[in-house]
Amino acid sequence: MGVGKSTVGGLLAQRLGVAYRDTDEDIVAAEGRTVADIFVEDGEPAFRALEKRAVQEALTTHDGVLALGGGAILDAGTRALLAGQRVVYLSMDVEEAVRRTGLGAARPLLAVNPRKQWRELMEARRHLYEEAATAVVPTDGRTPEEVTDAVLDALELKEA
Ligand SMILES: Nc1ncnc2c1ncn2[C@@H]1O[C@H](COP(=O)(O)OP(=O)(O)O)[C@@H](O)[C@H]1O
Ligand SMILES: O=C(O)C1=C[C@@H](OP(=O)(O)O)[C@@H](O)[C@H](O)C1
Ligand SMILES: [Mg+2]
Repeated sequence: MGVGKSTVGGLLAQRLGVAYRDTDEDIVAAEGRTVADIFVEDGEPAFRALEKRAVQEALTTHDGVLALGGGAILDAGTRALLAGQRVVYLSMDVEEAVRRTGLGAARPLLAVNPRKQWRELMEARRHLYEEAATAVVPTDGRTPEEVTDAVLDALELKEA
């Protein structure tokens, strides 16, 4: 969460000359509610089910860069959908995470004690990110443009 998937995803798509989509945006558009409202009204399992559907839909109808939400990896069905795709894991340390996400309410899972919550989420998720990734790109101390360069390098892709 907050590592720059949406920001770098958009830049990467521009650099490659392909389309960009973000499953959080697809879910919000389809539901007509914010991510935070879906979490509060329906709960996290319901959000994960919507997210799995959004990933499946995007992988079948969209050809380009797709940014996922940070928790998508928790769903076994979503993980299965990612097998065979190029998957980039953008990493950062906790202090960088707190700087990037701030204390806003947009990310409900970090709303209370973000530093502790982020550490716990990463302990539960890190191995899943590492398993799914075909490339790992550290983002600490790098601008979004520099991260995008590093992703292009890691995937051995050339600009359009
Ligand atoms: N490399 C970076 N350096 C500094 N700030 C960044 C970087 N990448 C993204 N940000 C900022 O961090 C915040 C979270 O970025 P976002 O792309 O929404 O992350 P994610 O989609 O992974 O949650 C935004 O305010 C964004 O401008
Ligand atoms: O990590 C998570 O569980 C979440 C990450 C968010 O997306 P970003 O990773 O783009 O912030 C969003 O899907 C939701 O708030 C839950
Ligand atoms: Mg995002």
